[in-house]
Amino acid sequence: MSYIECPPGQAGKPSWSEPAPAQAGRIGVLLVNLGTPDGTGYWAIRRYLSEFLSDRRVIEASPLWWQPLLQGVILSRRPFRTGAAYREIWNREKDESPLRSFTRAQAENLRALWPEESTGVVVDWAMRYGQPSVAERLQGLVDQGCGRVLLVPLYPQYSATTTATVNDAAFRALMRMRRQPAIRTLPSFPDHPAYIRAMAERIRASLQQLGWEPELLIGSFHGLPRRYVEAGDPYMRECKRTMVALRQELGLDAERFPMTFQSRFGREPWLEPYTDDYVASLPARGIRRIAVVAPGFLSDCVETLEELGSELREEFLGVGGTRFHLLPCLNDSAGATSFLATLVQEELAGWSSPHG
Ligand SMILES: C=CC1=C(C)c2cc3[nH]c(cc4nc(cc5[nH]c(cc1n2)c(C)c5CCC(=O)O)C(CCC(=O)O)=C4C)c(C)c3C=C
Ligand SMILES: [Fe+2]
Ligand SMILES: [Fe+2]
Repeated sequence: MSYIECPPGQAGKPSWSEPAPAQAGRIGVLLVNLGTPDGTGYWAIRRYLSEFLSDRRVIEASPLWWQPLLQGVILSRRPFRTGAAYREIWNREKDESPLRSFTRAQAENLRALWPEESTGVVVDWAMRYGQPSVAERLQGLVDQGCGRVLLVPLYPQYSATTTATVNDAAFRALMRMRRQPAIRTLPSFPDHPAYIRAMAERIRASLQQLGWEPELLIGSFHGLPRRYVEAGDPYMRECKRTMVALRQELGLDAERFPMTFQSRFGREPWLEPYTDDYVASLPARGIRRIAVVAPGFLSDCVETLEELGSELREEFLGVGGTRFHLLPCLNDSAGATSFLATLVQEELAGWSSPHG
């Protein structure tokens, strides 16, 4: 055992000082979405894709063969195609991707609803890949005196490739903190009534403005390798729960409102039916007017605006379709703010609520 000796005349006063305690009574809420490149040039896209596709939750393969393939063949070619897609949808006013703009707006809208001074709740946002990082914004909340933090992965349906990897990034950051905040993670919410109501209202409002009636409304979700679902990822089951609840709320059956999966990457089988093949088969069956909604995305992004709004539209019109409409995601709408507020408040129960 060692003792700190007090110099003569200073007995009772420690020779070191303990840092002032952080004001730990605040609650942090961190919204996290997938991520986004910093620009549309080759190197910005390459950096982003390299971080994203090196995540072993996303690509479940041995890095021994995957890394040489990724850093060699894939990242010398893919950034050109991905960069062109981002250039088409880039928010030029803010010089950033729409996903980043909408995620920031969602956080700002929640902040406006719960002023920090009166509620003690601090809302911030981060990106799983790219900037601002989860580690930086989590530390920011701690520095602002948040002794408790709720992580909000912005994915309605759970997947290890999305929800779990957001939580991983936060827990890795916590590993480096001497004084950790208490943590909660928002579970997925595939058929939470607040989310389903917000989506159904958005769909109804958008269809009412169309001026023509689609013969089919297609619910297109981001795909996943079938192998991941076979290994236990509940993503497909959660997508089905969303569709069942949305169909019920909108009074549509599976024939009028089918479910498909977009975005294959690599050669192995992904979840089916594939959105592009399904849509391309419709005119031959006499279906020429369709609308598409993407209930797995809370914000419009390259996957919705470019892949569905541009590529899929052209494909459909090119094989005999006559009308195509992509419905907007919840984005920065009042519906998005109100359903997020409901979910967050439910999850903060017991910690104190923003209005409590
Ligand atoms: C093996 C690869 C991929 C898996 C698995 C995967 C799962 C997955 N992704 C999302 C949501 C988004 N993905 C986005 C872009 C995107 N996704 C992949 C690959 C996989 N995704 C790539 C290579 C890209 C980049 C674009 C491209 O090169 O084609 C986005 C958009 C981001 C943006 O900034 O706009 C989102 C959102 C989910 C929900 C999911 C699993 C269920
Ligand atoms: Fe993806
Ligand atoms: Fe895609």
